[in-house]
Amino acid sequence: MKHDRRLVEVALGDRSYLIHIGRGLLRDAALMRENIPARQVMIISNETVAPLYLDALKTALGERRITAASLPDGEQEKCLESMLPVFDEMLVNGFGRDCQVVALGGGVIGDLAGFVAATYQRGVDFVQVPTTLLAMVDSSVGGKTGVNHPRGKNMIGAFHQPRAVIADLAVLETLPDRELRAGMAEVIKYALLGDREFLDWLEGHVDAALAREPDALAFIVERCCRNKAAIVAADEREAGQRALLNLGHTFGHAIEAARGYGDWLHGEAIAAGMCMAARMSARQGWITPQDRDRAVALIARVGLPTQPPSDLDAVRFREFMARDKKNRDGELRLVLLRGLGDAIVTADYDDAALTATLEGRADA
Ligand SMILES: NC(=O)c1ccc[n+]([C@@H]2O[C@H](COP(=O)([O-])OP(=O)(O)OC[C@H]3O[C@@H](n4cnc5c(N)ncnc54)[C@H](O)[C@@H]3O)[C@@H](O)[C@H]2O)c1
Ligand SMILES: O=C(O)C(=O)C[C@@H](O)[C@H](O)[C@H](O)COP(=O)(O)O
Ligand SMILES: [Zn+2]
Repeated sequence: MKHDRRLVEVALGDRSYLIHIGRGLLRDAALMRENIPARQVMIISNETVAPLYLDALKTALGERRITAASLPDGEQEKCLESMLPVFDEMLVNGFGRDCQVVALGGGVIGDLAGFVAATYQRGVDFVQVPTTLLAMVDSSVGGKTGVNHPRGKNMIGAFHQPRAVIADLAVLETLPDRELRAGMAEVIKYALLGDREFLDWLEGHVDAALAREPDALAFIVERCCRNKAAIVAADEREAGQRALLNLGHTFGHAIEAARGYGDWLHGEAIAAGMCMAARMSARQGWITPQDRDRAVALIARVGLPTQPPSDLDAVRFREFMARDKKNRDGELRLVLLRGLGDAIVTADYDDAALTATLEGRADA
């Protein structure tokens, strides 16, 4: 059904690329062959996604030298150690610089495969085939690739843009409910950081999204990709406004690292982190208590956490946040709200408001 397809461009001069959004794209041989023309293709996936979708992708690609790596599942696998067997496989199979890497999976696979592509023989071409809502709306777009370190989230990585992003909305049918909700955290992020009209729309359509209504999901993926593409095109390497995409992440990344990348999903940590950002912004007097409650209520409606884990104290929070990549001259920079749909990156806040937020003191 070609007419249901949506296209978003990430405009980066001669490295510009398209995000293809639609149902059934995984099985579209012409689209796959156009975007993945290499003779040698390394597909990186995981033990959950590969049994579901690898055969379809291979069939669409047709006759080539295809090697597939299926990694163990989970955020804990997004580490340097997981990359070594993939490099080994590529070397054993004689992959040269003219190969292509394809990421078939969620954000964990996309980030890791992108970093493999960024570093194998100093960089090869790659294509993102995201299979989670989170990966479709966020991680597959914009070229942030990398892996975690026990001391900090995404600490080892590179900017490396894909040649294309191919988001087949039909694969969301097999996504577990908890993962769909986690993806909604990044969706709400776009609304809160800069798209108030989208916030209004989301409040009216959260239930349709959670029910996986095709029109609602297609609208959401396209809207988020348009928002992200505009920010990335303006500030690819996060010299300025791209840091707004980190709303909730300074707190959220600390939660993920403190929990050893275990029981809290990225989207869940970011949901709690956005609530903390909203609370702190209200403490600063930058947003009203009503706006704070509106943001928190939307996150709660999705079934996402609105508070950090109770055993993570302010001292440990600060320990992880001190290594945040947005920090400059040892100063902790936070993404906070001046209004709903209006975020800023700033080091100019009251430290007592931060302490109160980290300690989870009751809102005024
Ligand atoms: N690079 C970026 O700009 C960026 C942006 C946002 C998040 N991220 C990163 O993305 C990661 C989180 O990504 P995620 O939420 O996609 O998690 P994930 O990659 O772990 O996938 C979530 C789970 O869903 C399973 N799965 C994936 N697709 C499926 C499908 N269609 N059907 C059934 N199961 C499926 C996976 O196997 C996994 O168990 C984090 O590491 C985060 O740091 C990166
Ligand atoms: O694309 C970006 O820029 C983002 O910040 C998107 C985030 O959702 C994502 O989690 C990203 O990986 C965080 O990047 P980091 O530089 O803070 O590690
Ligand atoms: Zn994120």
